[in-house]
Amino acid sequence: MPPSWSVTVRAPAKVNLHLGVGRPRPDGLHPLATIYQAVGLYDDVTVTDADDWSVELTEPVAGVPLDEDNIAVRAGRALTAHHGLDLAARIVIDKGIPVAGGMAGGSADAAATLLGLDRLWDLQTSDDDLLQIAGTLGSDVPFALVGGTALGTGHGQLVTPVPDATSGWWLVVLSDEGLSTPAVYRHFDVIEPDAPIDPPVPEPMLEALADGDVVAVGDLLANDLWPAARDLRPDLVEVEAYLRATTPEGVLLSGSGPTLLALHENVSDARVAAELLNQRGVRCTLAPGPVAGAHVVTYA
Ligand SMILES: C[C@](O)(CO)[C@H](O)COP(=O)(O)OP(=O)(O)OC[C@H]1O[C@@H](n2ccc(N)nc2=O)[C@H](O)[C@@H]1O
Ligand SMILES: Nc1ncnc2c1ncn2[C@@H]1O[C@H](COP(=O)(O)OP(=O)(O)OP(=O)(O)O)[C@@H](O)[C@H]1O
Repeated sequence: MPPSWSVTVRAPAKVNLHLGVGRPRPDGLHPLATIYQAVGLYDDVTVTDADDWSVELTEPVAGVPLDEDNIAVRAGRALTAHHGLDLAARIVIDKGIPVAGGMAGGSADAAATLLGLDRLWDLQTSDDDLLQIAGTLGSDVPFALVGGTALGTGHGQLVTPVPDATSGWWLVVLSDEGLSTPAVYRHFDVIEPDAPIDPPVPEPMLEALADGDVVAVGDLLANDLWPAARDLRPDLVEVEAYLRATTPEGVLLSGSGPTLLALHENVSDARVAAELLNQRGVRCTLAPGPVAGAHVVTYA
């Protein structure tokens, strides 16, 4: 293989259609019963064989580390350690997923790096091993490999695909400032001291997804971290109220926030709502869901 070969993998953002959070376990992580859906905002990650690990962005993005702290480098090191190999790569990330927005952008980069390096070096890592390595990197990373719609249990790392016959449009309202996931979970513990030990699996949401009923999905959207995120970011309340007034099928905080989403059944309604928001100076974009998980787009 010539050293200039590279592989580009595209990995999606996620939303949690349902995020049920329990009280913290002895290891500090929270048990979850969540339904992930991959949505059409993407990071593209290109990996090339190199003498040392490095990471670059195609355009500067505030808040993304460009050293060993980048989760993509951690993913590469975890994969080579798994195989007992002394290899390294140059990793170039084209970020389309908001940073620290609760849409698992870093997790997408980790998943893309695992898949890209596996293909670049023809490591033939089994799916089970890739998912296991992904789970050691972060709770949301296994889902970024799987994509579509999936039930997440454990601390979010155990993913089981579920039938989803919906095809909806998310109006994604971007925030200029991120929110720290650990800080939101810490505040959740303060305001929800009686959270369950095992949060229940949301059966009605699973039925609505299987039925392809976007209106019912919109009614059932739920996120236990929402009150904690609202406390930490009171400015979200006004945007949330405005989104509700545009009469979408439902409104949701993405994961630990601060990205807010409105679900529309029709793309034309979503476009009208996006244009109205843009006129008010609020940054937003549209994303379809569900979409595929991490996948190779280029061998060059
Ligand atoms: C909010 C969600 O995005 C919902 O899917 C995830 O739970 C967060 O997933 P993530 O960003 O991949 O999180 P990780 O990198 O695994 O953990 C970051 C930090 O979030 C908190 N954390 C995360 C997941 C979890 N089930 N319980 C937690 O308390 C912990 O403080 C942890 O140290
Ligand atoms: N490749 C990466 N892209 C973005 N952030 C990264 C990356 N690697 C490390 N980080 C660090 O991780 C933090 C969280 O980034 P990320 O964009 O994944 O947040 P998030 O979308 O809120 O995550 P989640 O939804 O999984 O909780 C960033 O503030 C940054 O310090």
